[in-house]
Amino acid sequence: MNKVKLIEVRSEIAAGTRGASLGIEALKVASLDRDSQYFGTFDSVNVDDENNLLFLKNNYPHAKHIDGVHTMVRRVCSTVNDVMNEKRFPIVLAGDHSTAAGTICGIKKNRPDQRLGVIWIDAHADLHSPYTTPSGNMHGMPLAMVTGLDNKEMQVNDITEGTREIWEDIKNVGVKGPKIDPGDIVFISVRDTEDPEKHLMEKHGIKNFTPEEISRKGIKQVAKEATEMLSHCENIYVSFDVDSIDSRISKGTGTPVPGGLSVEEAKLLNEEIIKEKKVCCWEIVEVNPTLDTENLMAENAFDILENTTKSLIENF
Ligand SMILES: NC(=[NH2+])NCCC[C@H](N)C(=O)O
Ligand SMILES: [Mn+2]
Repeated sequence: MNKVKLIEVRSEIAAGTRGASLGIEALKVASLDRDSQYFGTFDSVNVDDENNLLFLKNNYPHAKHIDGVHTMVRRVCSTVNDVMNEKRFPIVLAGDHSTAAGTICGIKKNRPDQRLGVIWIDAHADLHSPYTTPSGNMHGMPLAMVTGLDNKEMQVNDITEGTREIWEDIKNVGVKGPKIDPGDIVFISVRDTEDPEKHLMEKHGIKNFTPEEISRKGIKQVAKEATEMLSHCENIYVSFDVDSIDSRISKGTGTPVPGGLSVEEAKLLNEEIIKEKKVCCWEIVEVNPTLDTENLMAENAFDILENTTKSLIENF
């Protein structure tokens, strides 16, 4: 099926734990254990990472390795744009979640005059900026990069001039300024946020389908409502962080959180959402096999990847 093209990004510099760069290899091992031909079926393109920076001193405490994150975001942006120019559907397999900023920049670069909505399936809101981050880990910041929200009214960190300059550059990758409107983000399964993120979610009326609402309404209804809420957008990007799955299962990820989706729910959710014709890109992130036993997270993530791709192709 040559319409799908995989984009592999082994970047892990923006996570707080080591090992997410091995997530793609873990997915491939899982595919072999399943006797699946998935990785032989689709073309793929590799995006170089900046993981060598991990062996050097970090100079940016409130935005760790922001220099490398900037480089990586630019590369992912350009690759996503290229793949869309080939009229292919990009499926991004990535390490830590900061890659998603590059993906969104790439979609927007490709379709600058069209409105882009985002369905963000995650335990976290990833809306921090260097001014508000509790950890300095930039995988908590991709949605601030693409909305341009510094959230200075909730500032807790004083950042250096060097950090500020690169942060401003990141906000202008692809096209100048914000790529998406914060009101065009729909969260699903977000359940671990800090006050600065809660502030932004309230201020901009960002919808979150909480675990409670999901179990009350059921997955199909949530998928339907999430896409309907973005009916005013021409394009939809879906970002699937495996920590949206409950921490009883998702041990092989850097920041597991209780109270999340079951594997079956995550599978059905992505299967349903990707039927929507406006979905123009899908991404899966944060598999970290070094934190796991028996490659369980990757086995489950691969099931979801394969099932989502199947649903996409059946509904092209
Ligand atoms: N993509 C993720 N796993 N993000 C986790 C972010 C956790 C926390 N909010 C932080 O900023 O450090
Ligand atoms: Mn995330």
